[in-house]
Amino acid sequence: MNATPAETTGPILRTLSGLRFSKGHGTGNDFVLVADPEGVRAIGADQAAALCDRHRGIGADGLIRAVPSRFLPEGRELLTEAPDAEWFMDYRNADGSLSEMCGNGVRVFVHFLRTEGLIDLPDGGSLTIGTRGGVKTVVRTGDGYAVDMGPWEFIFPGEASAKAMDSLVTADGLEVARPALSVSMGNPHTVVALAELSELTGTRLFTAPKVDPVPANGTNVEFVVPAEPLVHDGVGSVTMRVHERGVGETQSCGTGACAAAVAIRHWAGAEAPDAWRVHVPGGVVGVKFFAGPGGHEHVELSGPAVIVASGTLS
Ligand SMILES: N[C@@H](CCC[C@H](N)C(=O)O)C(=O)O
Repeated sequence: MNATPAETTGPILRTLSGLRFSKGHGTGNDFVLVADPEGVRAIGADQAAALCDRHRGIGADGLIRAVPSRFLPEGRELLTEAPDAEWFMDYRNADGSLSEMCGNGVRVFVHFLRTEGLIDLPDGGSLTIGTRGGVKTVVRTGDGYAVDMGPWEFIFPGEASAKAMDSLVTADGLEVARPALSVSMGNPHTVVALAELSELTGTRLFTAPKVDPVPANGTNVEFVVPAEPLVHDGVGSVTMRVHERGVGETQSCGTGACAAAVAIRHWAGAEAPDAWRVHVPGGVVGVKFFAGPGGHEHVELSGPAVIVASGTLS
């Protein structure tokens, strides 16, 4: 889903000639990454969409610019609260739109900072970074990264607590509208429960699902099937596909996995565990709930991060 008309992609990419980039992914959710340590390489919506174009550009679900927080107004604002948040993840979706947060992106961003030699983060070490969704703390684990994504919230709180569902979603391949729950992880999500894996594979996500009511700034839509049994060895399990706002169907969505765990735990009630495994087309990510500062429940997202290539835009 690229907003840039095909004929303009080439001229737009020429404005970025000489740009050094890397390509990376977290469970198949892929990104073009650009390091901008001097804060001189702002990338606009059209340029991001051209870079992310899968046929005429490099191709990715999103663009991440790594820039010191002090060079962005939203970064400078965060520095007053978290002076150690030196690096800012400037994230755009494949269509060029800004999003508050990208969970897989945060892991790949920190891995990119390491591979570029911009930070030193030993195994077990932690790093504070800035995002449009606030300050996040990332820990390097043996096999990837774990991110404190902060607190979650219901988007329509009154409806959710009264009925457990707050909206209806229709999608190609589903015969009737399905009830859903909208959850904010800094960015908006609407989680739709399906009964069986055959329904999940039969859902077609070439076109955006219709959500009613839709959250104010649009939404990412997750279709989820809880495992049977739901909990094994104290860990809940769920299979998910996602249609991302500003992108289309992706192989994985970290904030979406967190929202899916929030919704399923809410539906499952008091017995539901705090640790979850979320299976997505591109792999598996972990989600955990824990008591964060100020008595707020926080969500931790964990999973791998990979850099696959680096190059220069010709
Ligand atoms: N893939 C991301 C989410 C990216 C942003 C999303 N499309 C939005 O517009 O909110 C993730 O891993 O969280």
